[in-house]
Amino acid sequence: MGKVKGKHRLDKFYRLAKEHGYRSRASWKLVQLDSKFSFLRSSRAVLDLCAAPGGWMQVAVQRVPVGSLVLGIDLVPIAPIRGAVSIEQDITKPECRARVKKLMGEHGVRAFDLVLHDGSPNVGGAWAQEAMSQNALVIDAVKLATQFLAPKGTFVTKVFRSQDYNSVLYCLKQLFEKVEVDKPAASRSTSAEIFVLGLKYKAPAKIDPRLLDVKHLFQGAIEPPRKVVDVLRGTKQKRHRDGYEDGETIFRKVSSAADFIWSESPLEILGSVTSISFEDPASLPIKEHSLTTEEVKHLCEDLRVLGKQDFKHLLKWRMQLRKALSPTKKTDSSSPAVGDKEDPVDEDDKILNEMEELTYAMDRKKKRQKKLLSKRRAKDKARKALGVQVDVMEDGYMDHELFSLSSIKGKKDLVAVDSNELDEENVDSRNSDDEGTLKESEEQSSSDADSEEERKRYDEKMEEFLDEAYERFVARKEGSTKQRKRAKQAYEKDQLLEGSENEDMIHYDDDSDKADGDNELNPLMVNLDNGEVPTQEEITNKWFSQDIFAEAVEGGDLEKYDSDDEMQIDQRGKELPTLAKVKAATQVAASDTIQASKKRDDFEIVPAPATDSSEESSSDDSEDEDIGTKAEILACAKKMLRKKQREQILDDAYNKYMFDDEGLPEWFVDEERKHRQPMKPVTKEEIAAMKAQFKEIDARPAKKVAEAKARKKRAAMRKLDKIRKKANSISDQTDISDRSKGRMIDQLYKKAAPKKPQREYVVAKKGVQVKGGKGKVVVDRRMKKDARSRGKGKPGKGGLKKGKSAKARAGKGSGKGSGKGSGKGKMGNKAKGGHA
Ligand SMILES: C[S@@+](CC[C@H](N)C(=O)[O-])C[C@H]1O[C@@H](n2cnc3c(N)ncnc32)[C@H](O)[C@@H]1O
Repeated sequence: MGKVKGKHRLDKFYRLAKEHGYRSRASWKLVQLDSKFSFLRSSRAVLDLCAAPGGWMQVAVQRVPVGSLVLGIDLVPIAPIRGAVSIEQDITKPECRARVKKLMGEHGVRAFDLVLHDGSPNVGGAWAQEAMSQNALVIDAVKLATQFLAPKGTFVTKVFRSQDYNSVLYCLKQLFEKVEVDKPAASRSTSAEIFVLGLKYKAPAKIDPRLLDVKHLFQGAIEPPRKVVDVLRGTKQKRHRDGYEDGETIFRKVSSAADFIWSESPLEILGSVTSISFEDPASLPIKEHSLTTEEVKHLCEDLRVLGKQDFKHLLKWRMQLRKALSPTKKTDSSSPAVGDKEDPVDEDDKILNEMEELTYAMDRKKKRQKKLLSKRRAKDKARKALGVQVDVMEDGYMDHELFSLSSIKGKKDLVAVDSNELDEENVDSRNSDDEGTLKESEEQSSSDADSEEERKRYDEKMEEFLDEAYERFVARKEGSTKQRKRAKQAYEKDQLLEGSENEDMIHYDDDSDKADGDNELNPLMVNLDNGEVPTQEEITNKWFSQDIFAEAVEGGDLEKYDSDDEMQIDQRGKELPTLAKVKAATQVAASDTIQASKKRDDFEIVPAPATDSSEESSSDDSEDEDIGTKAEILACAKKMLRKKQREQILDDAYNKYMFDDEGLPEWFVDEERKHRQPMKPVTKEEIAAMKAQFKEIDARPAKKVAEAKARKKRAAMRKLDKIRKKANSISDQTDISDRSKGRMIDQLYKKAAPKKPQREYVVAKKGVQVKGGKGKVVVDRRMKKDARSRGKGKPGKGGLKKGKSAKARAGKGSGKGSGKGSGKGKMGNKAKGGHA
């Protein structure tokens, strides 16, 4: 790398290049271009024009397939690079072409898949002159490319954004199927360079020589009518890092600085010219003015690549200059622009202020929305990582009112819901909180993508919530013993407090009515009580008038219930609820209905989310029960894994309880039930141990699991990286053939691949429990013998197999003589070999 001074030393890419051992910071430009367009990995022959000191060659060697040719050419010598060839040549000269051809023959290359060009002519002088010779050099590179590039090949070149830029583009578009323009991040924004890629070379049989003739190509054509671009308010004005847009012409249109400063329509000038010049005499005082900084001059050079901020900067500069120069200008009669208007400076101020306000408000709004969204995402992520279920009721994801029919007070609301008015109102009210300098429609469109995503998420949450709510509803409908008990307690309590509560309820109703202030009834709600509270008897009768009871009575089911007995026991010793109890339960249910009808004028069919602690405790209880049963089953199953215990359990299962005897005397059944319960095959301790195991599993935080997984992944990546490096170093070696390189790399990757668990075959022995385990396969003796006899029956097989079966026979013999155990053990091993 040459000498680097001043601020360039602090440059990120300069430092990165040093760190990675690249010879120039330009290497990063190729790295970034290749990352975007991936042209190196498929190139088996690369020609790098103007390659010194060799940064691009280094990158190419790293990224092309092993054994590819990378040939670098430059006016100055290039220090040798492993895996690349370099020559000293002028790419504009015909000798260069001959040298390249010769080298291609030596390396057995018929054409290059990729031609790179990062040339900068070593000419000093005016910028325009430099830009022109740069682009002329590009055309020389294109010429070479047309001679050496394979069909469908790629050409990458550096171009200066100047008046010839579009001519270069035009030329490349004739030769390539697709032309892409890019300015990689490593290319300084202050630099006029830009990179153009010609993709899929058309390889035409004949090329019009004028296309590659610089004089002809750069001489220009007829200027088409220019359109005025609204640089501030029209379409989004971005910095054109990709160069001029399609359809923009190469022609320059220059306005004098004086015209721009004193014009009544500065925006029109900015939108219609390509540069502002200071060369004419009227502009000289402007050029020399202290307000005209180097930056301003630089901006004025090429307006087509400026962004909104740059235009704002120019407008500010114009305004300040007008202020500074206006007394002199006013006296100047040759300027028609100033005197006409009463206060043009004020007018500009207004435009600028308005513009500023607009931009700030827009930025603020965008930032706020982004922040909100990222906050929500972070929260979701954290919850997911901790394994906590996302509570849709939080964070405003869920509006409680949304599912409440009572929020619809009247027909008006219903109509509003129907026509989505409610939604719009919500949006409007939310929007009205935000600063209102911008029109809502504009904001809406800018954040469309975000809101779309949000809506999707909202829908998903809603779905989840509805599923949960439905499950809760089903659980509640089915009811548990505990719930019934609670209902009974509530009923008893209610009986006691009936009188006083009734009064309270009436007050409550009054209040709510007042609060609503709307006597119109919700059209979705039907008042079932007609203003009258039904009596207990009425409700009981209503309940028993349901079809299901009629059927039961018809089928004689209700005869089972004896009103005199406190408790009935069925033939299997199970408790039967008495009719009195059924009625009591029904009354409890009925009292619940009364409660509901008392508490409200109307009732909602939509179940309210379970939030009270009693309900939570009930779900906890049922969960406990579940865990208890699960623990018992698993403890039992664990025991059954052992043969002896399994047989014991199975034997124990044949007992008197399995016969379901009929006609036993009542006292006997009662005694049996009280004093003779079937014994469980597992002890309390075993169940407790299983429960403890569950708890331990539950306590394991999801985060830890995720961390462990990430650790594993990181380790695998590190391993892969190491192998990749090793493979690279193998491929860099010049003294090994490509084939053996390939084999070595293959072996490297094979070694690194996760190993399959090895199988071990174990012979099952009669009456002896064989310990299975990870990777162990239990085979039976018959199978082993069959395998061995199959081996015997094939005499032509390899000696190794023969030897093995002989050994197996020997093992059997010795087993007979010297002890059963050892003989069998050996056989087991042989079977393993034979099987494998
Ligand atoms: C910016 S440097 C190239 C840097 C290179 N891509 C790298 O990554 O190291 C431009 C090179 O173009 C070379 N050059 C300029 N005109 C040339 C020509 N006519 N023939 C060959 N090389 C030329 C210069 O000698 C200079 O080394």
